[in-house]
Amino acid sequence: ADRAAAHRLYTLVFPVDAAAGRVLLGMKKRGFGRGKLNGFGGKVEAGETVAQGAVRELAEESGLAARSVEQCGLLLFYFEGDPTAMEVHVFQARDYAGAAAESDEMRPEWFPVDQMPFDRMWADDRFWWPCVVDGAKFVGRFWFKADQTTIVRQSLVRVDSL
Ligand SMILES: Nc1nc(SCCc2ccccc2)c2[nH]cnc2n1
Repeated sequence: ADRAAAHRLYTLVFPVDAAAGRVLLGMKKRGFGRGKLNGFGGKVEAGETVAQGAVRELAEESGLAARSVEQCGLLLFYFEGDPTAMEVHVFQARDYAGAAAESDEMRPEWFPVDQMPFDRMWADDRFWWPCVVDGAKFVGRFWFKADQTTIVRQSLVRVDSL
């Protein structure tokens, strides 16, 4: 019998300043992913849609108020020894108000979209980030060792719709 795969929903939002060709990342100060630069996000809560969760996490973690977010990708992460996969819905936010501000969770910093600090980000990001830059929707699956660094298997496809 095939095992129903357990997974938990998360969001990941990248505020993009298209005119300047730059993206806002945050240095995670605590919790999951601490010490890595990443987009803004977290768990989707009961009673909110995934997109609402994305807007909420962006506001909480960066101070930016997104008027809209566009889903650009779906990522599934599996960690050795952990039966629950992470189902991460990736969004761009191109229409937002406010200025980036440090929060308890994140220290924000702008980077040119073609000069990403991949050595300070999650190991999978360098594989799917070009899809975000190209505006191509993608589905990526990454299997990690328990060290949360070593990728032992991966699959990445561009898709027409999510
Ligand atoms: N870029 C990236 N992000 C994540 S977790 C993003 C979602 C999240 C989850 C929990 C707290 C805040 C944000 C990753 N996991 C494994 N590879 C990864 N790559």
